[in-house]
Amino acid sequence: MRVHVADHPLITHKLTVLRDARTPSPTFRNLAEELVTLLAYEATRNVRTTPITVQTPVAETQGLAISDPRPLVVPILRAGLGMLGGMVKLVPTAEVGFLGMVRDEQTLQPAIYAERLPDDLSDRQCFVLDPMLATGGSLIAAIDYLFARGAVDVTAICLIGAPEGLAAVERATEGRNVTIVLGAKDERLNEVGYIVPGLGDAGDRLYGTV
Ligand SMILES: O=P(O)(O)OC[C@H]1O[C@H](OP(=O)(O)OP(=O)(O)O)[C@H](O)[C@@H]1O
Ligand SMILES: O=c1cc[nH]c(=O)[nH]1
Ligand SMILES: [Mg+2]
Repeated sequence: MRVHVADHPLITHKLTVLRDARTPSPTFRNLAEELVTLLAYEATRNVRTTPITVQTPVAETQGLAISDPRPLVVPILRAGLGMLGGMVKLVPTAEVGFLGMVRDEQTLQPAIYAERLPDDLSDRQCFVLDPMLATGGSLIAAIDYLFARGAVDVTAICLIGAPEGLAAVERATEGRNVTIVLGAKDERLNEVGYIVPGLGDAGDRLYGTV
């Protein structure tokens, strides 16, 4: 598993405002989208491309086009939906599929409650969007689901990750082509499975349901 933790002052600045408990939902939503666009730049570093030739007004030149099958972007509902706009801004031709997941706040076990994905993901590059990687249970279940459908390569973009969750994803995905791109790697999980310092419940903060 490859892990990339962003190291850029603009990303840290935006994350700092996102973490601030006083930041209201509309600002939180804008920042989440902006952060994804910045992280997507790194996450798509290995997106598959095909050489093409184009004619400029001056000369013929070589360039690249994103290959078929197109990348599949999979936001994990609910909170991952807040990242979709920022991702498709950077990769507007991507296909989008959805996975609805919720973690039981007592047992911390994830459950899938909705799914709208292509049946066959053979040979697809998938980009999973979820702001929080806490115990890693939700991301492991999402990755398992995509590989079971034939995906060959999964990159997850998360705004904040906990070391415990990263280690769990690494153990569970050994031998698979998995990359995680994080805005920040935080200190730890607390006794109820929240990331410390984190930003609280991302879904509640995005959608004002606190
Ligand atoms: O790494 P884990 O311990 O599995 O926790 C992370 C999950 O928890 C949050 O979703 P939540 O279950 O709160 O659903 P929501 O997006 O609807 O709020 C978050 O968006 C992740 O999907
Ligand atoms: O800190 C956390 C952990 C799980 N889910 C969240 O939204 N935040
Ligand atoms: Mg939530």
